[in-house]
Amino acid sequence: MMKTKTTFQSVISFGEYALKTGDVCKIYLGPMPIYIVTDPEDVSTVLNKCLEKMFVYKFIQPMLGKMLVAAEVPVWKRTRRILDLSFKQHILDDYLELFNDQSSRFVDSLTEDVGKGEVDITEKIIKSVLETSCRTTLGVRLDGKDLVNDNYIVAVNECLEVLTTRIYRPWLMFDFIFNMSVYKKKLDKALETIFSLSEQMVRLRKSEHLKRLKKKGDGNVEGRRIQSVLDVVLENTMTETDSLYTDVELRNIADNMLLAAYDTTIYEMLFVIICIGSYPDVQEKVYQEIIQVLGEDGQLSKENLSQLVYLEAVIKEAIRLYPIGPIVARDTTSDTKLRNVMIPKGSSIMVHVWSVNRNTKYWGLDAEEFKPERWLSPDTVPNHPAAYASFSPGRRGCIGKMYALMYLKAAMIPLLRKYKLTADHKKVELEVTVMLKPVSGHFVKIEKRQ
Ligand code: HEM
Repeated sequence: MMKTKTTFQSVISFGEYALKTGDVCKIYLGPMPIYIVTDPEDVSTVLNKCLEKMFVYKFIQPMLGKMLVAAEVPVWKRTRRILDLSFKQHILDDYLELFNDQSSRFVDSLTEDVGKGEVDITEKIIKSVLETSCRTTLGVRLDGKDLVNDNYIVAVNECLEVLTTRIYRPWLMFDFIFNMSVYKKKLDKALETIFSLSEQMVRLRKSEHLKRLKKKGDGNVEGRRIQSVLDVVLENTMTETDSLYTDVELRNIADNMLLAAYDTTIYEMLFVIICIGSYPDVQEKVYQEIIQVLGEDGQLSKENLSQLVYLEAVIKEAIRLYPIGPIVARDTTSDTKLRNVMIPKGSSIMVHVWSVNRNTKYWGLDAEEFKPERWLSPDTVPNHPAAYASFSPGRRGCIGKMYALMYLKAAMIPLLRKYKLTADHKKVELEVTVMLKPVSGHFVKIEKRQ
């Protein structure tokens, strides 16, 4: 097992305790009781019936607004219906070329790290994933603009840290105390940086959308192009004279999409790399599969996507053991009957994703082990769909699951074809700042494959 940091350990211990008792358990956040759920049957009930997010999500509203991740149910339903249009398979298929291209460029960027011993590749992953996410979610090319060094990433991390601080220091949950604290100043400064990017991007997409509408009105037929999430939203909500959303709402949607796409993919990519580097036999099997399906230089396409069965198993297994959202949380708006207990209206429930994914009743006694082979037969994966909770298996679950799996496959192909990776998952420390992240990305050795 990877080494862990203190906050992480305390978060994980609730789930471990619930797993031991075999049922729902109750903890207290200050004076507030919170129910912890780890059985897939209960997970399914909670994530499909309790759609209202737990009250702590409101602390992210200054950054993400009230449109999607931290929205109340009626607004979320409307936004989600529109966003679902952006994740249709044909739109995702159009991203493949971009994913392949970005992945090759990522591999090229590693040249200077080859044969240098243990290196930290996090920053290079961040750059590559962020560039891709800006293109696919906002339709914007960064064209050399370096968001990593432009403090954008730092600003996002500061917002997430302030959110975590408010959860761990219950007195800061009260707005009147928080507003007087240094955290409020820190948050406001970070928000300025974040909004300046998304406002600029929304302005650009809107003006291009209006130009396209005008051209269409003039009878000019447009050629095929990659459609970003924001493009699809604009297409379905904005005419030359009318718009369903205000600029601030569009900015909120852009901020939700960008954060949900890049901050998850970056770290899951790092976890996949660490897992592959820690198990040489697994790495060799993935390499052989890539060569068998794609040869020495073939690229991922919608035709061969489903043939990389072992690579997909490796990615899913890494995401099972290291779910970027180790907890998702809901509030009940009516009494909610779980298998053995009635949760009263007005309660908070945490689905302990980390522990659901390690529930030995469903995953077997080797649940803690990294074993991609388990995904290769229906007999060795749980038959309950909510036993794999990394993407939040319910109505407010991840809209980008297929996107993420495609991207991670595309990223691993040129990387493993060119290089041999060595890592040690036991050396990696984890932390939870809302999301589960490695404290550092060191410990990856890159060598040229002979
Ligand atoms: C391996 C990578 C990913 C993992 C493990 C993951 C996991 C999750 C989880 C657990 C949630 C639920 C959060 C909650 O209930 O609080 C979620 C929501 C969401 N994810 Fe992902 N995600 C990943 C990648 C992506 C990508 C690449 C995109 C977009 C391109 C994306 C877009 C979203 C959106 C928009 C939501 C909010 C959905 C809603 O509120 O209806 N995710 N994701």
